Amino acid sequence: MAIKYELIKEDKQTGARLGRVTTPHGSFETPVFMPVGTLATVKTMSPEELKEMGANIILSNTYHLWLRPGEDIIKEAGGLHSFMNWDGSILTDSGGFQVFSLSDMRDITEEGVHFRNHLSGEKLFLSPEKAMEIQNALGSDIMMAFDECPPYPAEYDYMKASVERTSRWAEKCLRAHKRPDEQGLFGIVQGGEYEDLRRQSAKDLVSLDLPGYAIGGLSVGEPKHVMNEVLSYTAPLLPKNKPRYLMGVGSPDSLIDGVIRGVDMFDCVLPTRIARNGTCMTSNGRLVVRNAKFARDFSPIDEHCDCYTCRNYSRAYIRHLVKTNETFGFRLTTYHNLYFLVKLMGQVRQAIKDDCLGDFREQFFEQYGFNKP
Ligand SMILES: CNc1nc2cc3c(=O)[nH]c(N)nc3c(CC[C@H]3O[C@@H](OC)[C@H](OC)[C@@H]3OC)c2[nH]1
Repeated sequence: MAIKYELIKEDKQTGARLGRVTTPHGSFETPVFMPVGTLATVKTMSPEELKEMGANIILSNTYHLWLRPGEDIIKEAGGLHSFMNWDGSILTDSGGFQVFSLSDMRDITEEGVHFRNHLSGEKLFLSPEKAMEIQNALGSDIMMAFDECPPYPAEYDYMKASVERTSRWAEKCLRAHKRPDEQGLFGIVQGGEYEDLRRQSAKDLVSLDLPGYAIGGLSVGEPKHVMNEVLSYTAPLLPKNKPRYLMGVGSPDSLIDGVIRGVDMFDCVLPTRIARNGTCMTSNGRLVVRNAKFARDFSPIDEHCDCYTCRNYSRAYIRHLVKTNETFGFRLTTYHNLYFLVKLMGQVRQAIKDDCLGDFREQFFEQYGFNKP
């Protein structure tokens, strides 16, 4: 089997788990935050820097790479690992989400989705089979099933029909799976905020006995308490001996609250996206380094951080680079933000080992300012 999950420890007070996932390109401890590299690069970071900060698995995106440069070119390069010179693990999304989030004109049929290329306007068609063909060409270690991620909120009847179709699409993906020994196919549980539909979706996908499962349809604009409620009853429906991946979630509080409810893997563009407008995550909350008050502040972004950025550069210098739109400034903020989340998950894993995750959450939320009314 391409993907192995080892459950190392279950937290006594919460639903959190300590685990290890192994793929053909190495292994990583969970809970884990996975940097997003949509277009075959984690924007402004080199593979060496990603390894240095402790990232062992990164993400890329089927929809975007299908459009540019085209999966045939990447296949000719020997797959995504050699194309982008990354020898760690790679997870690719199936493209469904981007079709719904990027393309205005789209028509969903039983066979797949007809839509327009968001760059050229040309008509395109993406199906479960095509999504598997593209991910097969990319050679990712973990592939996501082709699903529909309905908008939030969605009517019950629409969501029910969508969940049932997503389950049928998952079966089509499994039938179209060419290399199960080298690539692991994860199903994606949908169902919105309807508990019976979440249960139905999980039941359908678990019956396919896939190597891992994602919880989709969240982080799409719903309030955080809705996400936490859905997670509380959905994560336990998934097999204990397989990884659980919450898609598109990455603010520090959401990561910790997802872990507490039993989630093992997370991805989000937040740290890299806010870095590119000069916003940094620090242990005392967010810091907008372009703010004038930092013009003569020669302290590091975060005094508690030991990353390359915080050991070598000041807020004043990074502010200057960001204000003058110097690329190096965005490399420094990106490195720090990714390091911050990768390190946070290391602290969460340690707290699970030490049976003090609840206390860690309290202390982290207090210091970061999440408890402020
Ligand atoms: C932000 N909130 C959010 N909720 C999401 C829910 C879903 C979902 O239900 N199904 C699918 N298939 N994808 C989802 C995604 C996209 C994640 C990808 O989108 C890309 O980030 C934007 C990245 O591609 C490298 C990532 O790869 C896994 C979500 N993103």
